[in-house]
Amino acid sequence: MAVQSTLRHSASEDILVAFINKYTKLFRDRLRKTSRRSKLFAAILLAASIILSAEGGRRWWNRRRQEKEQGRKLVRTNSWVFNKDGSRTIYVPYKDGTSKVVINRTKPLTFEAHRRLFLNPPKVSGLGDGTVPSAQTKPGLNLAFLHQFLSLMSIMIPRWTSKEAGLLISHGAFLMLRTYLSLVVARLDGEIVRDLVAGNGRLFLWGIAKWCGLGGFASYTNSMIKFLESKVSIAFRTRLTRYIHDLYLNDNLNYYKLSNLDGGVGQGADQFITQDLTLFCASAANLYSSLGKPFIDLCVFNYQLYRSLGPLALTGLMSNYFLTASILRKMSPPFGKLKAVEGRKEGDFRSLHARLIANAEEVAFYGGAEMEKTFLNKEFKSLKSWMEGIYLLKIRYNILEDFILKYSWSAYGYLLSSLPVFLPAWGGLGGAMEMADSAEKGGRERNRMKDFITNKRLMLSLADAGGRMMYSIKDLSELAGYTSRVYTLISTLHRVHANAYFPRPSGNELYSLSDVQGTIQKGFDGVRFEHVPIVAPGLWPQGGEELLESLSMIIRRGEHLLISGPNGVGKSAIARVLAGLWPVYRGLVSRPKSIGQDGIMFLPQRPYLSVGTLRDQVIYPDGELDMRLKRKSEEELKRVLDAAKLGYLPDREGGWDTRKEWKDVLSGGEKQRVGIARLLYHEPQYAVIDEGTSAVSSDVEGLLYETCKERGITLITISTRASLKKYHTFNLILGMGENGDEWEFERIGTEREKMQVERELQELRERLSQVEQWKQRREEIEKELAQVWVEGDAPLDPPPYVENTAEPEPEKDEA
Ligand SMILES: Nc1ncnc2c1ncn2[C@@H]1O[C@H](COP(=O)(O)OP(=O)(O)OP(=O)(O)O)[C@@H](O)[C@H]1O
Repeated sequence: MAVQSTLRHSASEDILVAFINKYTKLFRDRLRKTSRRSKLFAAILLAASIILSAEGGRRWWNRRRQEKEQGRKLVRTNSWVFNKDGSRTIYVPYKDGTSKVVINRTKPLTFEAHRRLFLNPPKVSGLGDGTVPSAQTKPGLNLAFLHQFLSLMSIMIPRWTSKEAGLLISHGAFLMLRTYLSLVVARLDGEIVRDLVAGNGRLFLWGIAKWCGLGGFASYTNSMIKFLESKVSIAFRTRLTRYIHDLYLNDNLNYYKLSNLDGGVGQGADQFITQDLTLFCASAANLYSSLGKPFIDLCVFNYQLYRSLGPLALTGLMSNYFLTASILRKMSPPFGKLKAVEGRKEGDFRSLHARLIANAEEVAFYGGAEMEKTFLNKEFKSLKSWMEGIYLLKIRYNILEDFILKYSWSAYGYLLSSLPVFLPAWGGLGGAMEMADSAEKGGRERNRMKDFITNKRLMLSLADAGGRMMYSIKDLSELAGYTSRVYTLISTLHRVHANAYFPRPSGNELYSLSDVQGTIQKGFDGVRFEHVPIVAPGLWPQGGEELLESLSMIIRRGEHLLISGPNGVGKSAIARVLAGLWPVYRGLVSRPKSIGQDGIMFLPQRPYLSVGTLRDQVIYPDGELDMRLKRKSEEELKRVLDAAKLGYLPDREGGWDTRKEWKDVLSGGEKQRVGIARLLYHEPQYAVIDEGTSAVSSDVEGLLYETCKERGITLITISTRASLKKYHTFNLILGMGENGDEWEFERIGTEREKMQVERELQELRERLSQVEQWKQRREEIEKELAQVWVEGDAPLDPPPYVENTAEPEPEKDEA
């Protein structure tokens, strides 16, 4: 043996040497024959390519190093880079270094192309006339589901060359491989049993060895299928989440309008984006293996069984499927609808909890735990009883499903496997072999055994595939529920984004979203309202409520405006219309183009503090990178904080990079002053301050106003404090007239205003003198009352509350 192997070794070496010699000789011959000019040219070419590739390599290396450094810096500051085409580059920590990830923003053109799918579904899908929320269609296995699912698919797999398509193809390839392996395993199983029965030890052992090898490969295939399924699910989720985020958070303020104006998805999109989307993607990725794989299995195994068991068995199998499918479909509860409602109820319960967390301090001050618990328990009870109902429906369905798929199918399988034995003429290949083998008794029995084992295994796999196919009816209806939820969210977002509100056949309600006829002009150096009704909008399709019939005024640079009036009259509403949160139903609104620097900035009534560092609070909505791009430094931020009387904050909180839950850390007045600091950092040309200093002491308030004015910011203040008048040029007073729906716009400090103030003072004095008269009268009444408390003829003690005013008691005097 050893001699043989040495011989084999030296022979292979000789072949290798001969091969090398042959080609070296060929090369030398060619070189000898080549002209000197060609040699020179080739040498130059070689040198140039070496130099160029070295230079290329050097540049590539430098670029990588720079990228790594930049990435590390950006990862440290938790920031990102905006590219010219609207995409973003972020650097994420990866192993020892950083990894560059480019996030492409969804293009406006893509949204426009998709609008047709989400807002004008084909009539045949039964999803309404395009303006009605799709949620009105009951989720289930129907054409609407098909349309919804395919529409979402066009987002999840945008191109055939995309990563998701690649993942699906490899997933499919592994699924087919597993089907093929199942076939091989079935055949091998039969062979092993045959060899065992025949007592052929060598073949039997060889069969076992093949079995183990196949097992290893099959395990790898199974794990890859699971892995690829998770990859498909996360890839779908990434695509959909990015798409929804791009549609949800953009300049059109869709995140505000979605719940405040449209209301198509209830109180908010959080449950839709976080939970329903995840379930949808997992379910869609699973569908591919739970429906695609059994389908392939069914085709392949049916064909195999047809070959070995004949046409009768196949007809039997097919009719069995159709019968089972129709029974299960008939008996199946509407899982899609049930799941959709469950999702909504889960969302309501969750949002109540989120609400409690957000308002924990207020609830604690009121001691409202019991009340909150009642609300939460009520919501949970509703969710619980719904889910119990689903479980009850499911158990009935599961009993039926289990019995049909597991037991009646296997009995049927035995019957079909026996066809070649008892009815050889109808039994396909198996039957033919049965007839051919009939001459040799022992061989026939062994082959019968082998065929039976193979067919039984095929039948088991077939039953498994068929079972999974039937189970997936339930999965499919659950998927229909999730699909409907995600589709509803995206179509509502498209409607908000495209402002696609059209008059309804029942008529157009006044001040509904389809009745918006006003214009908003951006790019005006000032703030102007021309015949604009201020309307609190109702949720689509309801009409809004008119707060002011028609407002007209103009404010130019340097003219400061105070908007005053009683509570709830519509002061903040004017700011909402100006900011574009609420529609301009009629007339014209003009305002500066941009929000923030060189434009207009709004400080809302409730101060908002973002997540992030102390620096992020002052520069919000800028990020640190924007601040660096604007060439602003921490010293400047410190000056801004000093001006807002918050200079102590960085020291107290431990520096600019401190991260805290700022809404809990800062006091009410401090929160408002952070708002003023933001204003001073951004230095806009116009600022709308809605009760922005109501919690600040009046001396600091004055200073803040003066600082803002010194920086050249034109102020529009919304406040009920008359003391703020002195910092403003004009006053818009709301809530005038008998019904409180009239307004006045006047210059502060005019003769007319002085007279008005005098008149008010006079009125006050008159009222004060009346108060004196009332006091006297009250004393008289109380004296009289003290005398009235008699029982029979004897006077009684006066009640305790007149004790102080009553005259000294006679008994005491006598004593
Ligand atoms: N998102 C909303 N949707 C519908 N109506 C609203 C909405 N927000 C406020 N309103 C209504 O609009 C009216 C005006 O509210 P607004 O906030 O403008 O009052 P305000 O004058 O600023 O009061 P305050 O001085 O208390 O801040 C109120 O009657 C209120 O109920």
